Amino acid sequence: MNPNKLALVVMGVSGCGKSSVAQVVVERLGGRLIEGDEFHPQANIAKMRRGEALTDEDRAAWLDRLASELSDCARRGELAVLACSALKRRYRDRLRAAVPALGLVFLDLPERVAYERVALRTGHFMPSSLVAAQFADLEPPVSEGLTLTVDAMLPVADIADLTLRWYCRSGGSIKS
Ligand SMILES: Nc1ncnc2c1ncn2[C@@H]1O[C@H](COP(=O)(O)OP(=O)(O)OP(=O)(O)O)[C@@H](O)[C@H]1O
Ligand SMILES: O=C(O)[C@H](O)[C@@H](O)[C@H](O)[C@H](O)CO
Repeated sequence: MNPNKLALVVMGVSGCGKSSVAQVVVERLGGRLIEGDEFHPQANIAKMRRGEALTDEDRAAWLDRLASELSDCARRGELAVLACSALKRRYRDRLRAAVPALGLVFLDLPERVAYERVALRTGHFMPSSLVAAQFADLEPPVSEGLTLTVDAMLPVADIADLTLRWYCRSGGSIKS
């Protein structure tokens, strides 16, 4: 395993751009894109679709699955870029426990804009009525190591640029 290869989590509330940013980061850095939403148990998806917010209990098995995906990548020496809300400190601690080093990219977005983005998005299970609950649960990653906070109103390409520069400074490496 390459111990200098950090795993990354692109985190924040629904609509902040996690999937969009993580995809561009993987295109530019290489590694494996892990789309957190694909690992939710069906019961969680059904619950969100009904407009009910997930609880700590609902998220526990999901976080275990994501932690296992991260550790599989780390074992293979492969960079993992995970798009995951990771709203609370204890959720991030669960993910951190799975790998030797985990960088957090926190996409910081005002609630009004998150609401608008989710309301405008089509073909997704997440209703805009749940955005307020996302902000109620959000514990921004202050005083946590290896964290980059980015203004999520910037264009996706600019957020990816900032992420790549920070990743290199933090000991990662760009694919050749
Ligand atoms: N930086 C950005 N500027 C403008 N629009 C953006 C930006 N990032 C994402 N969007 C748009 O906002 C919507 C939500 O983006 P995306 O699905 O990437 O967010 P997400 O955080 O992964 O959301 P969720 O957690 O609900 O899946 C999409 O319509 C996307 O095109
Ligand atoms: O922790 C959570 O409440 C969930 O992960 C949500 O964030 C959704 O999965 C996502 O935002 C919708 O795509």
